[in-house]
Amino acid sequence: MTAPRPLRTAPGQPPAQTTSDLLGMTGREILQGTLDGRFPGAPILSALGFRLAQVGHGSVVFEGEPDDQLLGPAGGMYGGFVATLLESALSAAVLTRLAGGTRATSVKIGMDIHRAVRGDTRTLRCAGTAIHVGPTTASAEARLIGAEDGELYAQATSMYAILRML
Ligand SMILES: CC(C)(COP(=O)(O)OP(=O)(O)OC[C@H]1O[C@@H](n2cnc3c(N)ncnc32)[C@H](O)[C@@H]1OP(=O)(O)O)[C@@H](O)C(=O)NCCC(=O)NCCSC(=O)Cc1ccccc1
Repeated sequence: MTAPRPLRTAPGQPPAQTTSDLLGMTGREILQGTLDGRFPGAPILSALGFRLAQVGHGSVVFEGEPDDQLLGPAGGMYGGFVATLLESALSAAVLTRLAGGTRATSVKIGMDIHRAVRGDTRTLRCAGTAIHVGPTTASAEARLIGAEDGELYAQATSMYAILRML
């Protein structure tokens, strides 16, 4: 049997954790460890130019600047870029309320984009809030806003299935 490929570590980041390393930890411990620099952030977020800025009980904030390397053919960011940011905030907000050995997986996401994100858009803040976290399902809402002007770029709601991993 072929050995699994080792996880790659981004330059300047602490070593990547395997799923089993983190399995027993609460979601909030994982995210607080990321905020403190003990664990690396999710690679997808750093690829989009975003970082975790705040973690609370049922809430998170990501911040970053859109990278013009990600522009689409019409000179704006794809809706998928906005959706990825919102899904990150939605999922992380739910994760902050999960016990060790449980994880959430998105089963439904709805999103409205109210303002185009462009290559020269300044710092954006993506804030997620858990609305309901039960033993089998969860829901959350998130907003993408301009950090300086407070303009609403997009909003989303989501539904999760709670999975027991242990
Ligand atoms: C324009 C509208 C749809 C409607 O806005 P409304 O609610 O009626 O009006 P509101 O007054 O609130 O205006 C808000 C801001 O919009 C500006 N604005 C208004 N009208 C126009 C106009 N005609 N043209 C240009 N801009 C217009 C307006 O000046 C204001 O900005 P300001 O305050 O002046 O700085 C807005 O919600 C929007 O842009 N959403 C984002 C959509 C988006 O980015 N989708 C994802 C990317 S597409 C994709 O991925 C698919 C794809 C892939 C590959 C290839 C091709 C496609």
